[in-house]
Amino acid sequence: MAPTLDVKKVAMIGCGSMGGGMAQLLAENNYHVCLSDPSEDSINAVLHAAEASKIPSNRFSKHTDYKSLCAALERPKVFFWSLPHGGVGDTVLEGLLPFMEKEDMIVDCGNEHWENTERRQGKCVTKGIRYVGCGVSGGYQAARRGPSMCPGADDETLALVLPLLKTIAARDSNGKPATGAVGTGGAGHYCKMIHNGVEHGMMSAIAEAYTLMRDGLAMSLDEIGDVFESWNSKGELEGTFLIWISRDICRTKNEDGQFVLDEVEDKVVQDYTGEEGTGVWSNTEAVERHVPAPTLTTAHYLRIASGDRHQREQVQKAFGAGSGDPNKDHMAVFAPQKLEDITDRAAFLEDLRMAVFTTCLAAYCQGMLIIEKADKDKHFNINYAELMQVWRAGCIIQADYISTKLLKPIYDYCDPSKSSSNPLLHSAVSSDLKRGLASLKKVVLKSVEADAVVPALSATLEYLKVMTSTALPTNFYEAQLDYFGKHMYDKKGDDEQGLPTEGKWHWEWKAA
Ligand SMILES: NC(=O)C1=CN([C@@H]2O[C@H](COP(=O)(O)OP(=O)(O)OC[C@H]3O[C@@H](n4cnc5c(N)ncnc54)[C@H](OP(=O)(O)O)[C@@H]3O)[C@@H](O)[C@H]2O)C=CC1
Ligand SMILES: O=C(CO)[C@H](O)[C@H](O)COP(=O)(O)O
Repeated sequence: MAPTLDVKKVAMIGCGSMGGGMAQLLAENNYHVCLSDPSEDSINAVLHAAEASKIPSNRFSKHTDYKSLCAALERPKVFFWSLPHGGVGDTVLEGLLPFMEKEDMIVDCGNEHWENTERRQGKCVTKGIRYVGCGVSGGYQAARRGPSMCPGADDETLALVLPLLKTIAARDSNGKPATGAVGTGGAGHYCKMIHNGVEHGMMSAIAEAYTLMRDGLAMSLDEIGDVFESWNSKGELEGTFLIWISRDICRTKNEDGQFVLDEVEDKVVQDYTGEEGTGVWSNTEAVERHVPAPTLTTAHYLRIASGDRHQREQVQKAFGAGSGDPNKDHMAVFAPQKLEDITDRAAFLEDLRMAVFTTCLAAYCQGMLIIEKADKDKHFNINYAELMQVWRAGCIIQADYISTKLLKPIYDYCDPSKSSSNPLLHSAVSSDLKRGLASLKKVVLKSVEADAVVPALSATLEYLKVMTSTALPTNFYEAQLDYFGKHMYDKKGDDEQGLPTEGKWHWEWKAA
């Protein structure tokens, strides 16, 4: 008989925003949760919130040291972690190991780097301890209500933990939990990392659309909120979580009746502290695995550039802020302007909707192509259909049309670990991208004229141009490389069937 994980008590180590929510969710599902956190205040905050939700207090216990925590658990001991990435996990593991036994299990729900996950899995396996790298998505609200859970481990461990994850995961419209056996080793954390990369591309596209409506079309926040609501309710952006929260953001007012959004400074700072790594890692992964992901990367660069506002102010001054007539002064500072010649606002908004959709879809495609490449390199043995299910509910990149109409059919019938399932080659995806291209081009053109900041939208336009072209300017680029570095080139018509290989030809452009 297959082993089962029959426990009624679990530990939550790290009781912050996510851990605190998941602890309550577990307790609500009849688990006793042993809470552990360096800060008693954090634990007490969970207990107060649980009391407000009428969760019986005897479903929790507080633990200040690992000995008492481990003594309180049944065998096998199950530890959920919701910790910052990096060294913290190593410290916690070192602290726990003396009290852990064969068959005990760690479910690491942080945004851990997949290589740390695999390193710890290697350490644990020698002691018979199971370590699941489980990406969790949906933010703290979903942690409380039901998040999307993306686990990676060996098959036996996944079979053991999935029933537990299924009880707390978000459910899609068919009642199916947003979790599944994603793959082996660090696959779960790898896919969660790429989820966050895709999230960056989608967030940037929507933020860029917001600025085009606000500054370019001089729309009010109420009007923009209505547009987001309509985008989310039908068509290609239907059921897109980030569009849905954008509607709320446009409508939310503070106690003085002012829009909260208008208080928010124009900078994304969280990548500066190093506390969040997924955005950086997903982009370094793309580059290291030779997968073009400009929608993700450009969105990330926008964050980085925005974060240091002081520098932007200085550069603005150096470029001549307030130095006069922008028509005469070639160093005039860019400033949001109204979009010119928009006679048919409804038609422009429709183009904008399609431009945002195209960018979100391109971000998804780029993310899937990174995962597919890593899967081949690292043998994650990813189950793509299960991964699609993980992203069907509860997560930040939930996008009903993209996942059910476009991607699910591909991954239900195709196993990319055996052959390529490049989504760009699938007719439903390519025809939607083609449909969106004309709108994207119009929006980017208008944005360039109006000095609107649209990095993710324009990077997506360039991506689609480049990916569909067989006449890139890289013949010239290659010639430059050969000129100064004797780096060799292929001649037009040389074999282009296989993987990129070094060229066979050199021209002595100038004798040494
Ligand atoms: N916030 C979000 O939307 C999401 C976050 N994540 C990931 O989930 C993880 C937790 O995030 P989040 O809840 O937002 O972060 P928080 O900072 O709110 O929570 C982290 C918790 O870990 C605790 N902690 C720190 N060091 C230790 C330690 N040595 N032993 C035990 N506990 C420790 C902190 O304690 P202390 O009380 O001292 O601060 C804190 O309570 C991160 O990896 C994050 O990237 C994943 C998805 C969404
Ligand atoms: O994991 C998450 C969502 O999925 C967390 O919200 C995370 O904090 C987002 O950070 P970033 O956008 O920098 O990846």
